[in-house]
Amino acid sequence: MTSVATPGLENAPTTHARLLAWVQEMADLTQPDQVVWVDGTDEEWERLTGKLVDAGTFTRLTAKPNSFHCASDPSDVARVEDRTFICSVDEADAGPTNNWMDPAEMKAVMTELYRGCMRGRTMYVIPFCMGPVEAEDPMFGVELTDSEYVVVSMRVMARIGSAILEAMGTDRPFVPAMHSLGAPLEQGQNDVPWPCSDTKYIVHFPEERAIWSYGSGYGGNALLGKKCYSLRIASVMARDEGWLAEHMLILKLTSPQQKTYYVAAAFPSACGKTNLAMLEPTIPGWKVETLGDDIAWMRFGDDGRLYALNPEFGLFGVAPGTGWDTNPNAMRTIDQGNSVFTNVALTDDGDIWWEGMTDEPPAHLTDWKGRDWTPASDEPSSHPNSRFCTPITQCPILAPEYTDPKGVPISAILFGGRRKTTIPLVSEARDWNHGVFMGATLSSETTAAATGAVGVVRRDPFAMLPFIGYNAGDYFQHWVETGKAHDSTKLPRIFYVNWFRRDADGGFLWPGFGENSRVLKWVVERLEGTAAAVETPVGHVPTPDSLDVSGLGMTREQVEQALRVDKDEWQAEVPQITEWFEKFGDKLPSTMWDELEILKSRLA
Ligand SMILES: Nc1nc2c(ncn2[C@@H]2O[C@H](COP(=O)(O)OP(=O)(O)OP(=O)(O)O)[C@@H](O)[C@H]2O)c(=O)[nH]1
Ligand SMILES: O=C([O-])CC(=O)C(=O)O
Ligand SMILES: [Mn+2]
Repeated sequence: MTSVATPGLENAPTTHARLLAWVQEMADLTQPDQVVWVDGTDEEWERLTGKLVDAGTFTRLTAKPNSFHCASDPSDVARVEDRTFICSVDEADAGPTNNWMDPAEMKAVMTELYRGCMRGRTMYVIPFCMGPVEAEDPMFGVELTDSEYVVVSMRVMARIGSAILEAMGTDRPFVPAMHSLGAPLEQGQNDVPWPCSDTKYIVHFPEERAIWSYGSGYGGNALLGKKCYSLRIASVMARDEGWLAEHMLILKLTSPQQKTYYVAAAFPSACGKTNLAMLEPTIPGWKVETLGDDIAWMRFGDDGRLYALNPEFGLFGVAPGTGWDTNPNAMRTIDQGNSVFTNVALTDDGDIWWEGMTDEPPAHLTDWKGRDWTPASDEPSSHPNSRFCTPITQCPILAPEYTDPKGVPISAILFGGRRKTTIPLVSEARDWNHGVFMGATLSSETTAAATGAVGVVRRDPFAMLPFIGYNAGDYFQHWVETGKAHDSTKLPRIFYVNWFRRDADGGFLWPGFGENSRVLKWVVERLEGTAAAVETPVGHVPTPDSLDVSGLGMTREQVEQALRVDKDEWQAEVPQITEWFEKFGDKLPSTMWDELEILKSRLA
């Protein structure tokens, strides 16, 4: 193919040969009007946000500095799991939980979609690094996109721009991450505020460590450093190199005795990671600081302990339910500005609002679809998966260790889901393999973070169902091996939590949010060997007296209900777990069947 002289390609600010060749190839294929190398400066931010305002995509907020309201097309508001593919060479490597297509076949299909798909638009080249660029082995990526929204959001969510390109030198490896909205503009054609395509593909080539995304501008589908790189591709790297890439928050907990502990927690999308990561303890003397709210990369240190690092640079948080009562630190973070709010409501005085931000809704709003809204309206003002995108460095309780490339040593890992029944408020695994069993059988109700039905209970192993970039059976095995390969006295202890259990009237049994500090306290006291527990068929559960519920106003019966292990409810889980495990055939580690047998015999 002869190269068209696309403006922006001749004088590229790099001599990285593989990068230049790839950008050229993709520009030839997609035919943008120009190529722009993203430098990450304030001037660039001004220019691009200005362009988005002119396009009607953004509305500049008057009530918050340097912040924007954004409305997306109502068809493009969440991750599309049914359009997400792991295109490994061998189908078996994608496993029974991923969509698969032969990589050559997928490339043929997508190449035709990409052909000319950036006509009338600009191709932006975004050099990025997940985690500190000062790391020994910086984790580079380059995203090509025709979306200004993606460029602006990537600047918040990852370390991007000239400094990264420079650090990539002439030959450092990087993950190529190709993205297009799939909405070319013909000559004279007017643009729409949120271009996207009805055809969507979110595709990963694990052997090549490459990402191809088409048709969506929404966060998890389009900000390719996040779920696509840092979980799906990174989980493959982690399997090959002996580390862990997980859907986990990271927090630092300081006890009244000034002892510090680092905790990681895996909850499915829209199940409480951001809230727990920024929690304001309600119990005196305890302090929480934030390290990460969504993704943890964990490697063993020379001292045999597991160290966790947050590869991200921003927070892409669920807006509804975030308020001064529930997550004041998130409110303080966004109040500083420099943020993008997508699919929330706009107030008459140039601010944003969503359900749960304040007790009293404003008398009038413009809803996320641009319609007049009052408290009498039938629909919520904001989409349930509306998001705030804000710099993590603005978080007032960000732990100073956040920038340390070595990460922090994890003492406890929590798994959690959204279950109305069955799962007690907290239980502790007997040992590592039992903890892996808890992770492998984790279940949760589906949420609005992905398209499809909401509220359906499904297995979501390690909160990674949509994010494991290879065979989930091999992934369980990787966790088992990780435990075997390391000193068991230094491994994190594993716990399973559920903030979402309901009483007979449908109300939450546990107040949640800041009160979850009481559960963190019990976890620490378990680590220190001071908290009592009863051994149940599903692990060690607090005695009602060992959980600090002082001043909560819960009756003893309510506490017991929150902690209850009901044998009938668990008996009903057994066939579901069996059916789940059978999916994996001989890929399922035999230890998982052993753990299921232990559960069965303890329930008998
Ligand atoms: N009842 C109750 N709701 C909670 C609690 N923690 C979080 N939530 C609500 O659950 C929803 C999701 O919480 P987030 O903290 O944003 O969830 P997340 O895991 O970070 O979600 P993603 O960013 O999609 O991965 C919000 O509406 C919260 O208000 C809790 O302890 N109890
Ligand atoms: O990835 C996204 O779009 C948002 C998110 O955090 C999730 O869905 O888990
Ligand atoms: Mn979150």
